Amino acid sequence: MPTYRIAPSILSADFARLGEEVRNVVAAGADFIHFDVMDNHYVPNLTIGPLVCEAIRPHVQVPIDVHLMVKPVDRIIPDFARAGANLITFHPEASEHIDRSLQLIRDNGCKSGLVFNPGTPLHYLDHVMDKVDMVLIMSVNPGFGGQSFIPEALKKIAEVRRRIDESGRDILLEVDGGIKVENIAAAAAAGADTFVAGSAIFGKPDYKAVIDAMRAELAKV
Ligand SMILES: O=C(CO)[C@H](O)[C@H](O)COP(=O)(O)O
Repeated sequence: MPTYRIAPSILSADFARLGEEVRNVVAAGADFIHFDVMDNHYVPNLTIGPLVCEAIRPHVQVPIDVHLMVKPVDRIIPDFARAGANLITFHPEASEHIDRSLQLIRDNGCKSGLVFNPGTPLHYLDHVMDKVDMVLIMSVNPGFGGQSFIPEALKKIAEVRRRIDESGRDILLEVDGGIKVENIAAAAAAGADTFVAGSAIFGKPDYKAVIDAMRAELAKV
């Protein structure tokens, strides 16, 4: 069985109690904290920046997985690295120079990755597989939590799994958007190994019950 990771998205957490929320979700079994950065430019919503990443950093030992939904990309990367991010992903069409942005993330001591919206073609992976530690497939259009999973994403996950296996490299394949207990197994069967879930976890009173139920579904794949 692959190593599966659950990455709760704090987009759906109670921001008035964020420290407690991230501690609780890690105690409930989260492997990563997924940190959604939206700029009201690349996506039509505005969320959180390096200051909040720095604030939650002492509360959790697990990696903080920063998903940049921002344009431009490069100038915010060092700030997130300093704020304690472990993994930084960005949307290739939001970067002027994809190879440079990936290298910049690594030069700042973080793992790097590319994110693909439902309508973004995978050719952006061509020629940069050796600079990618994660590929994130969006199964909703970015900008908001609580949307429904777009089934077409499964085909894309399968294609990325094929490319990762062909590369022979250790690259995480994350899926984000509308992931729930009911569909996590389908995403895993398609080839995903890392699962972002916001509303499915933070929207429920018992985080551990949801994460345990997700792991039980993954164990059947
Ligand atoms: O990146 C995102 C939206 O742009 C969120 O991470 C994602 O949508 C998670 O929320 P949910 O699990 O509620 O769909």
